[in-house]
Amino acid sequence: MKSNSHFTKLLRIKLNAVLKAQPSLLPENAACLIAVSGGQDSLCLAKLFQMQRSKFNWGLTIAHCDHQWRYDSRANAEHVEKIAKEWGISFCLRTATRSLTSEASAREWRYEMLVDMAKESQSAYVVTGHTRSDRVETLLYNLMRGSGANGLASLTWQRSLTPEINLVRPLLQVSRHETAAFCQENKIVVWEDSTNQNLDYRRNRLRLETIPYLQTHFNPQLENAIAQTSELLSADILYLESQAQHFFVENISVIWDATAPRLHRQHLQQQPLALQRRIARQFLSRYLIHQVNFEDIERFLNLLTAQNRSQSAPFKGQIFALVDHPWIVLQHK
Ligand SMILES: Nc1ncnc2c1ncn2[C@@H]1O[C@H](COP(=O)(O)OP(=O)(O)OP(=O)(O)O)[C@@H](O)[C@H]1O
Repeated sequence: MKSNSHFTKLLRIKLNAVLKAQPSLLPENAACLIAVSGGQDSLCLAKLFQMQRSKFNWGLTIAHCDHQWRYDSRANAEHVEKIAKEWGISFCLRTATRSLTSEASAREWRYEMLVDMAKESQSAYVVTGHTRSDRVETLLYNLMRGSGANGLASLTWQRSLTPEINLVRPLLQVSRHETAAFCQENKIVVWEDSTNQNLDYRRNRLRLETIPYLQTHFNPQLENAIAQTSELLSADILYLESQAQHFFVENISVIWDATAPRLHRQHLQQQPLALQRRIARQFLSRYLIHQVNFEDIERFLNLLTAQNRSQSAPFKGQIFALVDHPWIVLQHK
């Protein structure tokens, strides 16, 4: 029989193991902004951090973003604030003042606010409650929409939000089942988000119907298996990205000209396609404001084989690429 602190012990062990294996993820004395929605994952995260706070001498702040989406969003924010107070953790809140009409715009606003609150509380780390279950959902979701390795393995242990602030996801080895059990053991009142049950959102359908179906009929260990795929892909991506990055070292690169927005066509063409794509993305990301997508990269790479020198590739923001022998150059219209 499981003891009534089984999951608490298990999750503390898992968290410590992750921090030991990746010491740079969250060092001792780190100032952490914990992003708490009020759901089971992020409340579990906040409680675990409160429990481990003295061991690592972390400075903690709980941050909540009120999207003003649901009739109970204010009560949700107050619930999180009350818990923060009970646990002796400072609390920070941002409330949306403009209407956020899509999930994407809500996410964008949320990350903007998290960075803002991290600056205000002088936190170098924003910590979220993404779990192994989220990792599986993200991989399957992006796979169905069509994606390269980067999209499939996009939920990584960390990524930078600004040069000074890192986003860290310490629960990527924990399942949603475990965060629920942890909250129950610790008698944490979770705020149930009614929209999580709405099957009009494709992500909810994936979580509530597709993944359980795959677990029943294909692999009961689906979460472990896909989390492993994610880890393998992440290591490959890290390697390929660093190889591509070598081509952006000033005065050494034979492909990139640091003095102008241009790449050497022939030298780029000599690289394997996997590197060409990554070099093109890193290059375009330096100069384009919008997030570079697959079509942008393919349009750009088409210029490698363009017969007609006057051929050009247009991008958003009145920018286009053209062949100007021996370069491919980015220009404003
Ligand atoms: N309203 C909120 N306020 C603060 N933090 C939040 C809020 N909503 C989500 N988060 C943080 O983000 C984590 C992931 O939440 P969720 O899976 O609902 O969002 P998502 O939009 O899928 O996330 P992402 O875009 O980061 O992948 C939560 O565990 C929590 O740490």
